[in-house]
Amino acid sequence: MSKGNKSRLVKVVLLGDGGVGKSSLMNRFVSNKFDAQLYHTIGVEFLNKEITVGGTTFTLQIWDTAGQERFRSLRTPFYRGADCCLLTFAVDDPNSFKNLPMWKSEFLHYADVPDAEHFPFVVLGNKIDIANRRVAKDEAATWCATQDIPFFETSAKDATNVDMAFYEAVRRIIELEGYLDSTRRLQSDTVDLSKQPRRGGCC
Ligand SMILES: Nc1nc2c(ncn2[C@@H]2O[C@H](COP(=O)(O)OP(=O)(O)OP(=O)(O)O)[C@@H](O)[C@H]2O)c(=O)[nH]1
Repeated sequence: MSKGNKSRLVKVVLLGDGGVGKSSLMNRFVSNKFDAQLYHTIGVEFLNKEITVGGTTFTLQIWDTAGQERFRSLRTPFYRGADCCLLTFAVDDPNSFKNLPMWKSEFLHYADVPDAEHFPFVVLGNKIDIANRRVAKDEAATWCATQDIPFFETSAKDATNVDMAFYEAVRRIIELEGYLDSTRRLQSDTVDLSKQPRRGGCC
């Protein structure tokens, strides 16, 4: 995360199977628009949006990646430097849900983050406006709980929970920063007893 005078730039990467609605979620969040006839993304695209969380202004740089397998080598170089990753599936597509662990691993492998255990992810179960959903909310929520990842059911089509999910991404980034700060403070406060001058004893 880079710190500027006016706003802080944070990089958010959207991952998930082809067709789950990543581009649509980004367009809904950034431009408040929905297109029912979107083409598959080729490679990656990004858009910026400024938001304020906890009195701080953030510029979210949202990277929308191509979910289709054949674009893997085009998307993975863009994972580096990410501050948060949004793992996306569609509630009418069980395979896209089953693939979440694969997406998480792929991200961690190529992003090369310093602390994989605490890296902020958010899961989005998209297309909840569709009547015949095939992934139960409980099932997805349970997996997310085991991973300690916040979960939102969204619809890019009717805008349900889309803002909430992106704001949560920023909150998770802030949380991680606080955790890392306190860990660093703890480490610098730790006294190395082996290097302390000896006290007492005989002259
Ligand atoms: N009903 C419904 N359709 C959606 C929703 N979000 C996206 N779609 C539709 O699903 C299709 C795929 O959406 P995209 O946003 O292109 O999906 P993507 O994940 O970016 O796909 P790739 O670029 O192939 O990775 C499009 O026809 C969208 O209009 C949603 O919330 N509800």
